Amino acid sequence: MENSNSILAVKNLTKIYGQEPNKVVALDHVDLDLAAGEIVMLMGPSGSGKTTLLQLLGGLEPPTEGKIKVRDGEWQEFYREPEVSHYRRDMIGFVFQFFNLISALTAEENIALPLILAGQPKKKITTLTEEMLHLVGLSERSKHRPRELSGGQQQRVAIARALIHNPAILLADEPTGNLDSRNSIDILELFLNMRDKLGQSILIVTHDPYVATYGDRVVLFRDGRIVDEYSADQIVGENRSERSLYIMERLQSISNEPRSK
Ligand SMILES: Nc1ncnc2c1ncn2[C@@H]1O[C@H](COP(=O)(O)OP(=O)(O)OP(=O)(O)O)[C@@H](O)[C@H]1O
Repeated sequence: MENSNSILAVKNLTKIYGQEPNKVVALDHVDLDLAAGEIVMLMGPSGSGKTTLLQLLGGLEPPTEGKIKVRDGEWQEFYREPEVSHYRRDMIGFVFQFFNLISALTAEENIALPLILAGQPKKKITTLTEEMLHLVGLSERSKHRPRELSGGQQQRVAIARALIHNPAILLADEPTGNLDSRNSIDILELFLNMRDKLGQSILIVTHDPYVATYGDRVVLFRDGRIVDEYSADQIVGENRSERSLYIMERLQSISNEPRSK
């Protein structure tokens, strides 16, 4: 449901790849809302449409049907240039499993890149880059190249780069999928920190029920549809381990239900 605190609203979003007889309905009339400062975890079996949703929200793929509204903007039925490029540049930050940093650039150059490409003044770039380096705890590593940083540090650089232009939404596809458990927790704490300090709204795709315990809400997908969702206070358990078991059981139960089509 749309409310005054909504940063993202999605209506009827549908993505069909290919044509009969090879047609794949990757996303099937999805409605979703994200409140400002909310962290939502997207989960579901492989092929259930989670990455497709992020690609549509990120303006990387055109929807077949449906519309998207971000911040106080108009409803958008992408894909039109130059609007979709402006939307991506202004509204969206993206974080990936494999960091996707530019290996020849230092941490600070990677972080500054979106502002450099947008032609922002040098002084503003320097100030904001220093602020972001500080926020992600990498001020001491500003001159290091990606290969001189640990996986967790590289992901911190990627998060700083994704947030430097103050996007409405941060989209993260398996952001801890390539990290050990200690680094995963550090990155999840960083997301919480970004939510608390910047009011950042974040959508995270994950297969890991423990990761999902860091969400304010967990949304379960199957066959391109949202089939269930739980707010953090509906997730039963005394601690993260118990809550992750609860999420795992819910996931298993939707995976085992007979297909509706
Ligand atoms: N470019 C494409 N062309 C054709 N089919 C595609 C394309 N991209 C995705 N699909 C199909 O759309 C469906 C949804 O894929 P998607 O990657 O969104 O699922 P997912 O839930 O993110 O899966 P996983 O958890 O394995 O990453 C799958 O059946 C997939 O094969």
